[in-house]
Amino acid sequence: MVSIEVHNASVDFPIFDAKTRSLKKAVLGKVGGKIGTEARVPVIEALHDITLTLKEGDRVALVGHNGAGKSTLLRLLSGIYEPTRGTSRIRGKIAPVFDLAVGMDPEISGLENIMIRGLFLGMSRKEMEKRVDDISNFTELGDYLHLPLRTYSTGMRVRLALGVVTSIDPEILLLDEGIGAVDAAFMTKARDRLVDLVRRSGMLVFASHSDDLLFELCNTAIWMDEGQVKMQGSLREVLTAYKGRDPFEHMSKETLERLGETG
Ligand SMILES: Nc1ncnc2c1ncn2[C@@H]1O[C@H](COP(=O)(O)OP(=O)(O)OP(=O)(O)O)[C@@H](O)[C@H]1O
Repeated sequence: MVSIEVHNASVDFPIFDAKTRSLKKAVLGKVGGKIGTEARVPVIEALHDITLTLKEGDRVALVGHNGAGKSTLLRLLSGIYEPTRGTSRIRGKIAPVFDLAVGMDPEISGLENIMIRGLFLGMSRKEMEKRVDDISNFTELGDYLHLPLRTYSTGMRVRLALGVVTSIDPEILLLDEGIGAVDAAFMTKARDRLVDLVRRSGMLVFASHSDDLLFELCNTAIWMDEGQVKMQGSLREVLTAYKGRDPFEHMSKETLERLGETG
């Protein structure tokens, strides 16, 4: 059974090379975590006292301003960061998709990168061998797949990475933005695969500023603000509070039904 339990967890980043005095003087803007200057070393409190229980079937959107703590929370949920205080317990195999470029080697071919990236995301070599043709077709990169990755444009790299990511079978899928850097036509194609991927995965937590993708993939949401959970509830409730208007308001009845919203 897949689950994540986080109890009173905080994550601090000590900044060893910062000048405490100038930080004290700094006027903090609306974005970013809290900077504590009481200790000898200034500390950015990226997450503060988070308590969360996520279970099988949850499809959670993480929203919040820049620097609110979304990426840090995803890294805590993945086990990459240990809480500085509090606890987090993860049950299930995690597929962290934070940066599409991670696990890619510029010097080897696209095809070889498909294998490497799949292994990195927890698949076996055999499983990847079965999927490689399907992924190659999806990317529409043709002969480019035999050339080193360094010869690819940014969008071509994203196509390759998205092809691999959407072919895996994760228990817990943690997605962090960055998947919007492809042209619109390709995104439409990728969207169907993303929806399928999320359907196959036991749990999804997705940090994004793109409403469209959140509508498509998530049903509940967490609003992060200054490292804390400001609100947790249905996607519609939370997005309405966060944006100050109901983003589902002007959608057609058909769209609302497709998205599982009753209107
Ligand atoms: N490795 C790090 N070292 C120091 N501070 C960090 C580090 N990672 C994150 N922070 C700080 O923690 C806070 C939360 O950052 P985080 O990246 O989690 O925000 P976010 O909500 O994902 O933002 P965005 O929407 O801009 O991606 C910010 O104040 C940031 O400066």
